[in-house]
Amino acid sequence: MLTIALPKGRIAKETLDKFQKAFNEEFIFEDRKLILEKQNFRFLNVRNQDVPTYVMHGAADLGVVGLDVLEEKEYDLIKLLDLQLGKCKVAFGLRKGEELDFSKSEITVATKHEKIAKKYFEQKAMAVEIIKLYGSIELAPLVGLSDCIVDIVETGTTMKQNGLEVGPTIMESSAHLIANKNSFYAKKDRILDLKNRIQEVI
Ligand SMILES: Nc1ncnc2c1ncn2[C@@H]1O[C@H](COP(=O)(O)OP(=O)(O)OP(=O)(O)O)[C@@H](O)[C@H]1O
Ligand SMILES: O=P(O)(O)OC[C@H]1O[C@H](OP(=O)(O)OP(=O)(O)O)[C@H](O)[C@@H]1O
Repeated sequence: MLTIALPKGRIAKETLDKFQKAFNEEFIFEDRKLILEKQNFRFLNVRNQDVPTYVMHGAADLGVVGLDVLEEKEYDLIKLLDLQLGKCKVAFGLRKGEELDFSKSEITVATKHEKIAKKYFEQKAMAVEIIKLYGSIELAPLVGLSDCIVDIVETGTTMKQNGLEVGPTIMESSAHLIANKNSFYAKKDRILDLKNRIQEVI
């Protein structure tokens, strides 16, 4: 049995579509069930941010998660394959007409991506105050909670509709198939076969 942690939502659905193509079998989570078992696969339906945790602890052999989340967790996991889905970037959002003012003594940034934002400012040797939020990040600069945000951008629509402009990009992201190191060595043949079959349908 291979256990694979999938992030609830769009990425899980698109990943299961790839499995369907690769293994000629329909994979769908039933109603509110969190485990789906079929063809020697056990899929787990977990929150996006929790995928690396399940894989790191070996509760799942494999996982599917955005590079942005992997970067935040800083776990020692194997990146097996870029699934070419969930493509987006992590970028600054600024109030319309404003630019990042690098001359300020300290910038306040609201974000879900704390470590990514912190690293960016460390590299520029700039002081930053990070305000951790869990959602609706775009709201923060509009009500004076922060000077700017660091968030996921795909089309830019969310920022635009909330009076923000997309600023500099920090990193590109897409969903990757990841593996627990011990699982990878213990189940190498099966995992590499899975990787190859998925690669063929990307
Ligand atoms: N608009 C988007 N287009 C493409 N990919 C996206 C988009 N938004 C997010 N992603 C990618 O999908 C992942 C999951 O995003 P989503 O917004 O569903 O998670 P989340 O809100 O962080 O999860 P949770 O609710 O569990 O905290 C992100 O980490 C990112 O890699
Ligand atoms: O640039 P865009 O195409 O507008 O996409 C960016 C938005 O997509 C994501 O939100 P999502 O749709 O996942 O909503 P949620 O995070 O609030 O659940 C992300 O948190 C951004 O707000």
